[in-house]
Amino acid sequence: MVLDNLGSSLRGSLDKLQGKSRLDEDDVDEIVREIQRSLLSADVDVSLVMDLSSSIEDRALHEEPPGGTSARDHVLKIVYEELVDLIGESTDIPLEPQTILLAGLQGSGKTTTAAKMAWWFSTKGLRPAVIQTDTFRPGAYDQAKQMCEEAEVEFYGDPDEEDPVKIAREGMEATEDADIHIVDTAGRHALEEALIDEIEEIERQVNPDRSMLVLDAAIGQGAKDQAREFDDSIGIDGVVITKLDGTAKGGGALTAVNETDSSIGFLGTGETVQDIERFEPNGFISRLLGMGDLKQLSERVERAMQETQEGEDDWDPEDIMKGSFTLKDMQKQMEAMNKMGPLDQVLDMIPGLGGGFKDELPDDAMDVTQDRMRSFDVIMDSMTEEELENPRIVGASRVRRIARGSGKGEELVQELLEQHKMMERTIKQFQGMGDGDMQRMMKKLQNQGGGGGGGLGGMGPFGD
Ligand SMILES: Nc1nc2c(ncn2[C@@H]2O[C@H](COP(=O)(O)OP(=O)(O)OP(=O)(O)O)[C@@H](O)[C@H]2O)c(=O)[nH]1
Repeated sequence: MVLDNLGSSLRGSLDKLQGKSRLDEDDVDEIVREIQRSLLSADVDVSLVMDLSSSIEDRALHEEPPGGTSARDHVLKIVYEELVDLIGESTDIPLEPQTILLAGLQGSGKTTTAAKMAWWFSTKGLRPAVIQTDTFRPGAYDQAKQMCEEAEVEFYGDPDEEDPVKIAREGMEATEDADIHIVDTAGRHALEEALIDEIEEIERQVNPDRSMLVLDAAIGQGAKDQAREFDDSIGIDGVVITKLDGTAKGGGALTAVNETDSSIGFLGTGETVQDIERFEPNGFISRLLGMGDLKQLSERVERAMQETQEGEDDWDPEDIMKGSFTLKDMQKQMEAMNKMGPLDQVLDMIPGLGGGFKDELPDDAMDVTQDRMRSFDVIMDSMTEEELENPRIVGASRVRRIARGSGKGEELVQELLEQHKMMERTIKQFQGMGDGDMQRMMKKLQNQGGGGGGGLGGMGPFGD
C-alpha cells in the first residue's frame, strides 16, 4: 500500500499524544519528522515533503483546536486534510461514452489496466471495448485478448498488422457500438523520440476524452521526468497507480501526479481483472492513517454478496436478519468473505482494525485464518443437509463421523460449531433493529475509527 510506512509510524507518534489536550513544539516536531521520514523513504519528492511538513507544522502550532478536541484528534485532522490536499481530487471519469488512451513505461501495467478498467465500466452498466495497439511486445495481443475474455468485454487487436495507428483507426471503427473505448498502447520510454511520435499519432487518430498515465507504484524519482515528457506530448489528465498490492512505496507516483498537475483515477491492487479500485482521496487517506475505508469495504461486500447469490435463488442474506442463522448461512458468508479478496486487504478497510490492529498480529495470522476458513468449508461439505440446517443435533457421535469424513480433527469440528454459535448470538442482537438503529450503529462504528480508541465523532471529515 502506498506510504504504508506513514500509516504505521505516524500512529506510534499519535498514540503518544493520548490523553493530552494541547500540542507543544516537541510533539509537533516529532510528528513532522515522522512524516518526513516516511514520505522520503516512500520516494516522494523532497520539495513536496518540505511543503507538506511546513503546512502541517504551521497549522498544528497556530490553529486553535475546536472545543473538546484532543491534541491527537486535532493533529490527525490536520495531517488528514493536508494529505488529501497533496493528493487532490480523484480524476473526473463520468459514466458516459468516452475514449481513454493509456500511456506508460514498459511493464507498468497498461494492458492489465485496460482490461480492468473495461471490467469496471461494465459493472456500471456501460459497454466497453479494449483496443490493443501494442505491436511492440510479442505477447501483448494474446494477454489483452485473454484478459478481456475474463472481463467479458469486447476486444479488438490485429496480431498481423504492424502499424499501431492503423490498428487504432480500424479498432475504433470495428467497435463503434461500444460506449467506452480504452486504447492500450505499447510501453515506451518517454525519452525515446520515435515512440513518442507514435503515441502522438495514435492520440490524434483516436482523439481521446482523457489520456491516462499508468505508473507502477514502485517507480522512484524517475517518475517526475517521465511524467513531464508524457504530459508535454499527449497531455496527461489522470494517473493509474498499479501494483499497490506489492509495494510500500508509491511516492514516485504521487510526485508524477503533482508534476503533471493531474490526479489519480484508479488504483490497481492485483493481477486479476477485478483488482481495480476507483481512487477516492478521503477513503484512501483514512485507510492510510488507519481509520478504515468503509465505502470500499461496503462495495466489496456488496459485490461478493451478489456473486455468491448468483444462481442461488433460494439464498438471500437478508433472510438471516429475519429467521434463524444456520450453518448453511455461515458457509455462504464465508464464501462471500473469500470473494472480497485477501483478508489483510479487507482488514485495512475496517475502521479501528486497519493498520494498528494488523501490525500486532503475527505474520502468519492471516494465512491461519484463511486456512481455518478453508477447513471449515471442507467440514461443512461432510455434513448432512439436516445438520447444516439444524447444527444443534450434532452430538459427539456425529462430530466423530464428520471429522472422519472430512479428514479434519474433532476439535476443529467443535470449533466450527462454537464459531457458528457465536455468530448466531451476534446476529440475534441485530435482529429486530429498525433501519434507524442500524444507521446509528454504523455511525457509531465509523466514529470509533482511529485505532487507539480516540473517538473522532463530530469532527467533520471523519464523522461522515
Ligand atoms: N501484483 C500486481 N501485478 C500487476 C498489477 N497490474 C499489472 N500487473 C502485472 O505486471 C506485469 C506487467 O503488466 P502489463 O499489463 O503486461 O504491463 P504493460 O504496461 O502492458 O507492459 P508493456 O506492454 O510491456 O509495456 C504483468 O505481469 C501483470 O500481471 C497489479 O495491480 N498488481
